[in-house]
Amino acid sequence: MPSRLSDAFKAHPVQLYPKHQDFNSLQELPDSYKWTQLDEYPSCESFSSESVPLIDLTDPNALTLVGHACKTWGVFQVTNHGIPTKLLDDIESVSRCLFSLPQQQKLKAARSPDGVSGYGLARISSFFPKLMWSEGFTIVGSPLEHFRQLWPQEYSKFCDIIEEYEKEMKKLAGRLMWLILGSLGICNEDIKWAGPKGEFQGASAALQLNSYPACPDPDQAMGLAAHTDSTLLTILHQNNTSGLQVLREGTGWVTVDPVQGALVVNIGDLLHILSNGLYPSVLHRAMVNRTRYRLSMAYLYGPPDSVQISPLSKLLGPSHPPLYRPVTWNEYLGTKAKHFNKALSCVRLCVPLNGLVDVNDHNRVQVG
Ligand SMILES: C=C1C[C@]23C[C@@]1(O)CC[C@H]2[C@@]12CCC[C@@](C)(C(=O)O1)[C@H]2[C@@H]3C(=O)O
Ligand SMILES: O=C(O)CCC(=O)C(=O)O
Ligand SMILES: [Fe+2]
Repeated sequence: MPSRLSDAFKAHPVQLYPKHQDFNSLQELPDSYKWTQLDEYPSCESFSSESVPLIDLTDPNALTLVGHACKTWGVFQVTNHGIPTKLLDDIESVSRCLFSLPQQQKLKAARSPDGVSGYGLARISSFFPKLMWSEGFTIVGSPLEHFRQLWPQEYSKFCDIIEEYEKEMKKLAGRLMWLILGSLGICNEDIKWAGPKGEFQGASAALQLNSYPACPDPDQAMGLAAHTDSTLLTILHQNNTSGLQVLREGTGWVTVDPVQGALVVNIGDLLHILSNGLYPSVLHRAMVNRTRYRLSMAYLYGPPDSVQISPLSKLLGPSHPPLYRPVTWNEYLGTKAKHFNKALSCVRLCVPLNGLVDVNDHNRVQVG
């Protein structure tokens, strides 16, 4: 069993590089990028009353608001999060510089078929017959080796920004974890792997930079196909162009409009497991735009490599049996690499319907 995040895909190699030279040179959408059945669920207009909760983290009521957003949406936006505006601007500039490099330069930092870090198409591309209108760059730990290939002279200033961003995001992710766990009635003593100061020092993370060029036929194209993240939580910074959509039961796809300075936080599959299904890991996707270039930077946050995630014992009882078996992040990533959106059901336990289970407990999220 691989033990480090960077080894998670050793058993599931896939060759995933963009096959064309340059998105901008394409005046028409090639057939290989034309998705059918894009309107399986309706898309909800931005002016609809249904919008993802926006939470001010300095609000004295933040814990309750976060808990409600997690339970009802699995996603929310946060303001007053403490990440300096300059750092958000800087990470956006690094991404812009990276993706605007010539294709042959970017390929010098290509992700290897069994690797996690580097340039390429999103790993989930291998599950779809059509190509996605996007490029990605994944960073786990230091980007030094790859950035040296991309910018032989000026790599260090780009590395410094990534390091600073990772450091700040780690702090924010720890803070968000406690708000989310607190909303479930969980405290420091209940999570041993949070460490003595509850700072989640050993947490693992990946930084995913996504680039969505303007597209000649956005109604038939897909930026990033619908998926849930395999994380505990994900913190997303999007530039001022909309594209992220979340699936809301009974409503359809709801666009998460960018709010200046706000960050999007979504629950991932591992927090869904930890909460024993109370908090849903939201299905989301990225759409593309006819005239505007979109960028997003996702901080994918998970537990330390050696930790097994299982439903928190405080949330269990005779009428609430554990719904999932224990898994490490790497093991779960391997399952995702093999089974994609069926990964959660692969680690779900069969709960006997013997009267111990409260089948009328409508607060539980139905999954699988
Ligand atoms: C830690 C990770 C989560 C991720 C796979 C990865 O190794 C790094 C990239 C992540 C990402 C970003 C885009 C969507 C996604 C499904 C994908 O293909 O790569 C996620 C993966 C995930 O959350 O499962
Ligand atoms: O670009 C976006 O808005 C979504 C990105 C995303 O879902 C991811 O990187 O996991
Ligand atoms: Fe995602």
